[in-house]
Amino acid sequence: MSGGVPLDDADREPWLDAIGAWARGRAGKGGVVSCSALKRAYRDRLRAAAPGVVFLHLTGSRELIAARMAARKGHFMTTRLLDSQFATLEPLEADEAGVAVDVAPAAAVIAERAVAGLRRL
Ligand SMILES: Nc1ncnc2c1ncn2[C@@H]1O[C@H](COP(=O)(O)OP(=O)(O)OP(=O)(O)O)[C@@H](O)[C@H]1O
Ligand SMILES: O=C(O)[C@H](O)[C@@H](O)[C@H](O)[C@H](O)CO
Repeated sequence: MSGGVPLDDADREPWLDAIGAWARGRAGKGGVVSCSALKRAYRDRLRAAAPGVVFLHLTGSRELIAARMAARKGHFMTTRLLDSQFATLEPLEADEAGVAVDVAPAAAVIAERAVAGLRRL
């Protein structure tokens, strides 16, 4: 990724399985993990490992996310990869337990909306 080459399904598998195993171990205890889980199939894989898992999709426009990425220092991911990330993204579908929250407002507002949305599930 630091060289501008996007990951593929095979690259992501071990990462998704590590997250799925962790989430399974948290059953009944709770926990939060961040993961791009861009495709429906990736989320299916996570749900298969950890059936109670719910998703919080942080949504934003390409322009806003590109501007924030460009402003951060020392991160491995270049903004060159953003188009492939959006091309790969499959948003949450109606039958998936989860909520989408816009990342444009201040972090405290995002957190408030996330908590409210997750409580309603
Ligand atoms: N609500 C916000 N308002 C303003 N700036 C924000 C907000 N959320 C994040 N940022 C800024 O956007 C940039 C990217 O955010 P952050 O690194 O948290 O994203 P991320 O998705 O966790 O990144 P990655 O997973 O690629 O490491 C950072 O510079 C961060 O300070
Ligand atoms: O599956 C992927 O392509 C990666 O996980 C990316 O989504 C980034 O690593 C993530 O955005 C954090 O920078």
